[in-house]
Amino acid sequence: MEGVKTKPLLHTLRFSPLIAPNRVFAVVYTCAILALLYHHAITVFHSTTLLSFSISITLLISDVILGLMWAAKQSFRMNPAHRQVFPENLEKIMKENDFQALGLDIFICTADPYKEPPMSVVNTALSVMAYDYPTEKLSVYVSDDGGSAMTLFAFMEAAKFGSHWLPFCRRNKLVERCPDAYFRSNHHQSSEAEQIKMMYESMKARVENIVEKGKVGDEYITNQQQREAFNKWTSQGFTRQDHPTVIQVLLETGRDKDMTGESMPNLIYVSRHKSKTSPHHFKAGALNALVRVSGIMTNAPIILTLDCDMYSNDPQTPHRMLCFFSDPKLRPNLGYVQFPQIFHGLNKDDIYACEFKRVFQTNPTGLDGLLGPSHVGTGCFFSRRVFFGGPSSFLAPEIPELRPDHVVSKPIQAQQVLALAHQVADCKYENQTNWGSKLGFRYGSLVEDYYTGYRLQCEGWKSVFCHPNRAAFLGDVPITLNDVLSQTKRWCVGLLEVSFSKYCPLTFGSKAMGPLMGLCYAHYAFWPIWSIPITIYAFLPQLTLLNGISIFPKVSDNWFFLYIFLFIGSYGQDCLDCILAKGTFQRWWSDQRMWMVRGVTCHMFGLIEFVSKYLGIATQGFNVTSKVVDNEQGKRYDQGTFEFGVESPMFVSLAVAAIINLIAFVGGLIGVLRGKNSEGLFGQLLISGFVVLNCCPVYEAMVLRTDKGRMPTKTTIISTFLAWALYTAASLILKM
Ligand SMILES: O=c1ccn([C@@H]2O[C@H](COP(=O)(O)OP(=O)(O)O[C@H]3O[C@H](CO)[C@@H](O)[C@H](O)[C@H]3O)[C@@H](O)[C@H]2O)c(=O)[nH]1
Ligand SMILES: [Mn+2]
Repeated sequence: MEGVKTKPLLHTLRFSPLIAPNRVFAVVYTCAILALLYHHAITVFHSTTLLSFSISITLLISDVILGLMWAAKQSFRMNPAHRQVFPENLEKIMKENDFQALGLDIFICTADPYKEPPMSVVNTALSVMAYDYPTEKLSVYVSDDGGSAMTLFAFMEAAKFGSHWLPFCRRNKLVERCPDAYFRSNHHQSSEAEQIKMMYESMKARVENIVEKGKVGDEYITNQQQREAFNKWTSQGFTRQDHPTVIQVLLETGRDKDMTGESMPNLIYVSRHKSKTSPHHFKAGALNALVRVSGIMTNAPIILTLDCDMYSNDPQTPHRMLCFFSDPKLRPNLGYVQFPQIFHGLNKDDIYACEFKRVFQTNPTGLDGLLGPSHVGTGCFFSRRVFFGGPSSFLAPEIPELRPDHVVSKPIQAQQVLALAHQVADCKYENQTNWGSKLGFRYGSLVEDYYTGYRLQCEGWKSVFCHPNRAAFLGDVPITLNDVLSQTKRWCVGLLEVSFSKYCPLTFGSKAMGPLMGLCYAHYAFWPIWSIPITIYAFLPQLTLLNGISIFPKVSDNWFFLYIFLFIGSYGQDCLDCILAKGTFQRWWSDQRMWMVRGVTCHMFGLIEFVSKYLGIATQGFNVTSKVVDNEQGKRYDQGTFEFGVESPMFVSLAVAAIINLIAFVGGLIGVLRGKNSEGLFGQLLISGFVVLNCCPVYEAMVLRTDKGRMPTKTTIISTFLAWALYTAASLILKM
């Protein structure tokens, strides 16, 4: 092949060496599950009393669910693949094809200035405005669903600070371009850095000051333009749920220059029109408004979506994304490039298992070997074209200006452009259009990210997972147990909305994408039903143990070993996966603990809330996760102490399970020591002991702790009473 110039490599795909062992293990383990189900079926068949029949059937149901969930999970393990990118080769190709022409529109969503401090949103925006990317091609759109003048004020400040920050980053070739992260991690600074830091601190002080006061005081308004902008808030009964569109161009590329005379990127604040009488569809609605507003103003072919807390940790990220989008072989069907969600500030053992390594880092490699990863809401580069029908079935929007191939010829502040942008941000604009059903982000689920990615893949769009060594983005995690559980509960409701719609992944998904992809998506969609077996295993073996009823095979029985194999096989594989993904044993332990905790709390409550929503009894909104760190809570979190503190029904169910298990374990142990049917009850004793071990932080929070994060006394009393009632009721039934 001498003489033939080979094109420089942009990306590679390597299949994992684990594929073969994974498949072999899957076969062996499947046989074991089938054997167990056979054993259950026999027991059900041979049961002589109503009681033993009910117990056997309950165990059968829970093991069928566990088995199905396990099976669905295996589809992630069938074909995992890892990608590598070579952005350094991009330069060579860029000259040839002029990829400079590729504009990038970045969307940052925020929804509440008190739960999402404006300074943190500003940091996220500055980190991406400072991307190593031609500034004239870069536009940052901030969607403010909180409709807050304070957020707008923060961005006016950010626009000014940015004109110092961007050249500073470039000149010093910084990797850390989120100001807050930079100032936190760099201690030896030049005088230039000191100066910039002072500017940053003074901006921060002003912004935090107005947030504390709750409004933008007159003393902060410096010119007529600003006054006009803030007048919108004071004039017509402006509230968060009811207000006209506010679009404020804070920086315009070409017109606004930084301190060195280079152009600044576009920076545009958007708070879409809201009215109490029109549904706004939460984040999906906000993103669709941005897709349209940005379409009118800049219409870049690539869109990056970010949550307000996910700042950029690597200025080279757009280059990595371009390695895929500039590949002519991939491009026509490539819908999006998903980066993992990675978090900063996790405590050492990640006690709430918020890292979700499996969901954000391991499973996507499994999907990448199939048709591509699911969408996780943030850190995702979309081709704008995906919002307008499948790769080979273009669906035109209602006005030509919104077409993805429309060329914007007017400046973004032109009267006509602004007027149209306001029009498409109107809360009634979507009436009688395809937005939310066939165009843009899809409505109908509280996990709009998962649902939208799923529907796009069903339409035929492919996706790729890009997981560089240095995290591309870093985000916040909730630091109190209540926040963690509420967040998961919202996800559960959203996932069930997909499971029980006509787009159920098992049927619709499998048909559109094949059985493996369908199963992967179904594994998520049915996530909350894990609560059924977990709740059964949290109570049934324990309550029967307390009443001396044996429900598992005797230790000397061969079937007992099947149980041991199933337990060790599943837990062992899970632990191994975690360690192979550069995790630690302690983090895996937290993860399996939270799996149980979620099972008896948010998964169960999510299931209940979904049913009540389905029946029309209640509706659930998008409860935004707090990103504020209270000092004391932060300290306890860093020490790895569980934060209860508030009263929540979810804590009650958790505490009841903890109490029942403790009593069962102690009672059972005494019984066994006295030699009462020890062989037959050993399995139950093991389970209670395992749960008790996991529940240590709960007991501690109920009795030993005195700090503000302890279990509220009222919750402890109610739970103790409920545990007693449950025990009494169970004893009555079991002894009948
Ligand atoms: O009405 C709303 C509600 C939320 N948001 C924004 O949505 C983002 C995610 O909200 P958050 O409270 O942080 O939710 P999480 O559960 O932490 O987010 C995960 O789950 C969401 C789906 O439930 C996805 O949208 C996110 O991308 C994903 O990170 C934030 O930037 C919010 O500002 C809005 O713009 N409008
Ligand atoms: Mn979040």
